[in-house]
Amino acid sequence: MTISEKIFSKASGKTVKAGEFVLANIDRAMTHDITGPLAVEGFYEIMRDKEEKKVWDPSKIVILFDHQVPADSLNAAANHTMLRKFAKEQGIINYDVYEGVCHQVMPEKGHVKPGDLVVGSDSHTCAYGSLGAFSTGIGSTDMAAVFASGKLWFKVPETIRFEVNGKLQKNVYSKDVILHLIGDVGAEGARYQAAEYAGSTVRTMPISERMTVSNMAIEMGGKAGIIEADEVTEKYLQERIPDFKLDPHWKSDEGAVYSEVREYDVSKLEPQVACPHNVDNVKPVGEVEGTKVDQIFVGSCTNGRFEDIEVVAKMMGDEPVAKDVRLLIIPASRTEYMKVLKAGYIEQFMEAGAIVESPCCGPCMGGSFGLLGDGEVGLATSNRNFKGREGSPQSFVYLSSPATAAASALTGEITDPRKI
Ligand SMILES: CC(C)[C@H](C(=O)O)[C@@H](O)C(=O)O
Ligand code: SF4
Repeated sequence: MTISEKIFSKASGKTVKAGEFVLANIDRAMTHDITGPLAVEGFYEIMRDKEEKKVWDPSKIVILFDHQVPADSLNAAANHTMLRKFAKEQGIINYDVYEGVCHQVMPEKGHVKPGDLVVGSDSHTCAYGSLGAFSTGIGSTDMAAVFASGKLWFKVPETIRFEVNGKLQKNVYSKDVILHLIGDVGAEGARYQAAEYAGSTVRTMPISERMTVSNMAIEMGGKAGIIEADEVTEKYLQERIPDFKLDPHWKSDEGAVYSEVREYDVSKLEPQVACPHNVDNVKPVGEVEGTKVDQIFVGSCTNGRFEDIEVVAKMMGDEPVAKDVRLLIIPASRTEYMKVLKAGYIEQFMEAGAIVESPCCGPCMGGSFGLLGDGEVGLATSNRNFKGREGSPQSFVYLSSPATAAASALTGEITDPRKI
């Protein structure tokens, strides 16, 4: 069996294979300030004839505010107020505007573990596959059903296995690997499949880098992006979940059936850049070098962790941000922000002329601040570059690793970080 088949077998109480339909018990459900209000409305709609309008298990639901924080409009403020009230009435954990981006906060606070079936009303919920969970994005109305019943139906997905081997060159990171994979299979290459990432390159990645890889499974159409838990995962989780022990059951068996196994040698991989206006429009950095940029955004659930920001700080040293470039740095959570602060990097960035904001999604989805204007070019460490994603539909977004972003912040144009 694949790890996904094992997780759905546990969640449905019977042995199931890819292609079967199951009604599965949910281990954890996450919602946020954009999709939460509709889920709450849907929940009350489902419960309209019930006298007691209680969610199935408040201890298994997490509500976070991250997309529009602190409230940047009256509409956002109303959404926050409504969700705070719901969380309080139901006894649900509610991380408020200061805590950070959902996909960073969920694993960081110990809400996810290997073998879990996790749903979130956000497409990048696949990020928690980095800890060996089956974790996937669902819509608000599905979330309403989960609030009410704790169950949801699924088709057990087939699995496409990515075997990634080879030692990455200096200044080449997991972001370059996942961009390369997405460019190779295309935006629909893993549609409704669980992407399973394996091989020596993945095994040697710390959790922060694994999260980047799992996070972007959805950009190839994947239902999940799973990395089997190992000692690295165990160490990360032991710091967050009391008495956590690694269970060897949660991995794909030898002889498990895959829809496809794809092999990659990344030892010579160049830094990669996704070009406007699709995530699978991926080119080696050499092909876009010299493209002038107006704004560089380092952050998001994809690459807003301490390790990502540290790469930028170290690469920039005492150098200032290039003239006419806005460098926006947004740590993905309060915890990550504190690490950046204690390391002295915030002072360094402020001296360099960068802008450092408190944890949130920022301009990632174009729904809050830091937007691009007509004709402007943005380089971001986030995960999407669709037309208008970071502001004006007449702007252009490129995606890269934090190292490429840092090199480009120094020169004002897209730059190969291996040259810095
Ligand atoms: C707001 C939310 C529905 C959306 C998602 O599901 O991914 C957002 O987080 C994004 O990254 O585009
Ligand atoms: S940081 Fe970006 S990708 Fe992640 S949840 Fe927020 S808007 Fe979505």
